[in-house]
Amino acid sequence: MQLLGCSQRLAAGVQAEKLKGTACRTQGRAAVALRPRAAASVEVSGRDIREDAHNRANEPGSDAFNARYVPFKAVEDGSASRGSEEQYSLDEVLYRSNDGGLLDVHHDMDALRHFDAAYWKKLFDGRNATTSWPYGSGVWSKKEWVLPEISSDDIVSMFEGNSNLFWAERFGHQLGMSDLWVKQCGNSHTGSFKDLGMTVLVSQVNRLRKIKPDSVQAVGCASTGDTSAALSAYCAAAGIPSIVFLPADKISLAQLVQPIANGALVLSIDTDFDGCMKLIQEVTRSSPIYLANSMNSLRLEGQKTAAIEILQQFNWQVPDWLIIPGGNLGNIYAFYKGFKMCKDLGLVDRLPRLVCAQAQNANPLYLAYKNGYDTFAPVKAQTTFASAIQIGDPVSIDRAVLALRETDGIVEEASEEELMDAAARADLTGMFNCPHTGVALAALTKLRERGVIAPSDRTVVVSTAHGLKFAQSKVAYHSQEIEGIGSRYANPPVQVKENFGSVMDAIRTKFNQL
Ligand SMILES: Cc1ncc(COP(=O)(O)O)c(C=O)c1O
Ligand SMILES: N[C@@H](CCOP(=O)(O)O)C(=O)O
Repeated sequence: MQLLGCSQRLAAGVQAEKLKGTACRTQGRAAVALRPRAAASVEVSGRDIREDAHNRANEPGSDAFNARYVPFKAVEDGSASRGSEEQYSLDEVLYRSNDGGLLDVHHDMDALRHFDAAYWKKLFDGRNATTSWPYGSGVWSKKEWVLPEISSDDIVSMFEGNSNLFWAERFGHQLGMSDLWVKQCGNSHTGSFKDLGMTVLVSQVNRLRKIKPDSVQAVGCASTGDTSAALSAYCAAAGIPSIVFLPADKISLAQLVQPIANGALVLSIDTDFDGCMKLIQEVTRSSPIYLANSMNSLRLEGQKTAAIEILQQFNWQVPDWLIIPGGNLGNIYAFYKGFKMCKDLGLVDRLPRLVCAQAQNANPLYLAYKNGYDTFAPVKAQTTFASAIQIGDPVSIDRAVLALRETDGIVEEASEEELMDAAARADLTGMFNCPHTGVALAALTKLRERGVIAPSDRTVVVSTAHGLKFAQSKVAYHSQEIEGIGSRYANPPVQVKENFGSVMDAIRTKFNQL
């Protein structure tokens, strides 16, 4: 069978020749030559930004930028900013502090403060969505605030970030709101916000494998489907082996095929996410397999850039509210950290109030919030359509509580019916939401109904994954085949016979004025 027409074959042939030529020309060159050619460099105050940063870094009183691991506890009690006694280089392989608590990446804020807010805004804005390596990435455009010491040559990036922030005008009006926005973190390379953190973690692994060749032989994670997709894609891009621990039969088909396609070792384990999380911690403690979950604080350095990006997109105006679905609870802390850095460095003057939205079937943070965070008890997470947040024992509980306390935050929950209805209702205004975004939209609806969020409050809902990853549950909703759920907003397809009358009948039934 002839698949290509003559002109197409000609074009394909020319293209193949061009590629062959490129391959020959690049043979034998240093690896760095294979990086994309940088576009014209961005200028700040009429000077090249590299030169500008270099000159400023060498001005009297300034220090080189650097970041260290410190115990998270030192962030909680404020001692990190005074210089924590316990601190480690980011080139060490470790995930917990001496006392077994979480770690945090602490930046040398005095060095960053050497540059004023106007400088940082102009630098970040100037790099926005360019093609210069690696600054065209929404994450690496903030490199000095992320991993300041990594060489650009070690960075593994797919120019992630720079995701759309759009005005949800029609859905907002339905809720009596004039300033509702959706940040599309799921419109990304692997279809979720995890790309933001994974580019940072895999870049650091790439560096470690060069400077300490035996330290990391593979990278592994436990996952409900999105971390695994991002890990396997970034590892494949860098030629690093990856291993993913998935709870058997608890993730969507689209999520399952992602690590398979990217060549990861996919382990389907007969447990839930919390069980997988325990296992991966055990494995990474006792082998040169590096842990890629958000327990590893490197991940949050990338994820925090979404908060900075939102401020940038609003021309450095702070929204009143930010609503985000929570599972393992790294992301809410990452957003807090991004906003907080902007405030501490004078780019903005306040923080938004954060809302963490949980599925009622996996709601340990909500239960803790209800008792004033006096006690926290893990739960056995039940099945939820928001399968990526079916997590009962979140690793970052302490980080989330800090973020919520510091922002006068709220935790809300959504039942299965509420989350599916909210996603479907918003879809009818042009979105295509995943169930986790449905949880956030349901929380928004409740907070509006109770008058907590006011009509003119600027509110951002973080959409965390692409709806296409969850087509199965959306089809089930619209087919009205989910037991116990009314599918109020279902729009099932109509079967019609192949004749004019039947087609017109179907159209008239739907739009009775025609
Ligand atoms: C699509 C999606 N939304 C939300 C979350 C929650 O993020 P976090 O675990 O950082 O709370 C996850 C992962 O847990 C996710 O995959
Ligand atoms: N939803 C996550 C759960 C694990 O979260 P992590 O951010 O700690 O890696 C997933 O997709 O695996």
